[in-house]
Amino acid sequence: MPQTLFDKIWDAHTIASGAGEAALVAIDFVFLHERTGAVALNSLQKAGREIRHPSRVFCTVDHIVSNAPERSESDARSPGGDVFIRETRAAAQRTGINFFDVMDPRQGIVHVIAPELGIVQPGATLVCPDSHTCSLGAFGAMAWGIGSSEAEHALATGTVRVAKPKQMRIRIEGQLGAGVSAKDLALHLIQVHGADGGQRMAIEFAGSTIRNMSVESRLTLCNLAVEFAAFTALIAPDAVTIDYLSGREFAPTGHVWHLARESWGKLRSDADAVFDAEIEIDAADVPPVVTWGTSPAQACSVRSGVPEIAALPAPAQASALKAMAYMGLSPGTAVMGLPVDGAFIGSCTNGRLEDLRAAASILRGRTVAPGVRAVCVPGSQSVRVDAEAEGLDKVFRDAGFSWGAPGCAMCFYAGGETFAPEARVMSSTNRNFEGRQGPGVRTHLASPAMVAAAAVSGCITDCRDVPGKAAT
Ligand SMILES: CC(C)[C@H](C(=O)O)[C@@H](O)C(=O)O
Ligand code: SF4
Repeated sequence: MPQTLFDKIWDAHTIASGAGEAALVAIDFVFLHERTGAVALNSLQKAGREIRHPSRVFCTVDHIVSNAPERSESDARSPGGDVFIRETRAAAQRTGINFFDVMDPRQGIVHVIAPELGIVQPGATLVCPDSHTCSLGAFGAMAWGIGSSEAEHALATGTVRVAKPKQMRIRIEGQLGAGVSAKDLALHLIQVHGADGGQRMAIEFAGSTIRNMSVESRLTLCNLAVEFAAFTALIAPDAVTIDYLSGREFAPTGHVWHLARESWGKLRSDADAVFDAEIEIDAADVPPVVTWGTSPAQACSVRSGVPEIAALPAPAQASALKAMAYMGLSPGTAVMGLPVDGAFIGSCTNGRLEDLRAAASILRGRTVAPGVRAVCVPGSQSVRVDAEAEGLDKVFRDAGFSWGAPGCAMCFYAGGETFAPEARVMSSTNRNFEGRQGPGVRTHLASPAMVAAAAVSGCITDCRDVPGKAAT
């Protein structure tokens, strides 16, 4: 019987399954961070249980660590957050898991460093108590977010109990237009099909647009799968994936690398595999997108605006009105020209080198508009070092951006640093619900190019109207 890529990875890892029940699935890698990972590690210790395979467990410090450039090893963004950092460090040392501490050159946001270090691999299973673990499916892995108590189970047993999800294929064909990125594609998908459009399914992204995408863009696309209510996303591995992994610290080496490469190259859905649902998108139809509301689905082309209430389906009207009130917007308002107070570039969605380059090309030779607070936080130490080697930090700083130390930073409010209440912020992140970036902060999700264009214009602007300049 023809199988999907997901079926193949599922079957290879299923230890036991009963009809209609959750299966017991073997887990190759567990990733933790100091916010939810610390909870799992502490609880495991209290129960007197050991980690079954410490060498296959990885942990970073990203969520509440300070993003101040001169931070020291336990500085947190939120009052009391240092306790999580210290406890995580102590638990990592006690258990002997792989730990990327605050000052480690490998530190960064979990979903940024798992690829950089070659920890996520095609055909593997990887879980992490963090919802954006779906990003890592970009490598053809079965990677998904779990809760802290499931993480405890995974640590103790090397398995998790999970029901097999249904499957969807989203085919995207053709070339994205100039100034249009994987972020726009993801927001467009969610806008058109709704924030629940993924229906808890495992989604395979396929088609020529995907095959022509860099690994970094694939990660951005898969990152937003959870905002589409998918179980996870995945992309069949190809030469782009394999080239990216070659030589990375935890990728296989020598003879094993050659064997792995050969098997990864064959890992794909069979031509006649059947999916429970299919969506097709023409890449040429995707505009630069910006959200106007408090759900990623409340989005529009930058050339359009906040909808008229009567134009919305009845069930969506009340939430749209509530979102408009929070965002300080009225029906029918154009998004272009809305004055912004803040700009944030970073996060596991768009905090990689490609994202920083896209923003820098717009910032080069320009300055942030008066009154706009602009912040860039690279997603990892490695992104920071590479960006600095190219002089991107200088481009950001010269333009008037602050340049922070790697971590989740202002992607989510941890209780400390934030923008002012009611500040309108263009953000390269993935969530825009009320208070996500701080009490009263009005988040507009968009691509790094769109955030940079707004920062220098002082208002939401079509990034295609602010021509980029390449490095000289
Ligand atoms: C804190 C963590 C559990 C959370 C998540 O699961 O996604 C965070 O990363 C987020 O983006 O909201
Ligand atoms: S960068 Fe944001 S979305 Fe990503 S893991 Fe951190 S808090 Fe979650």
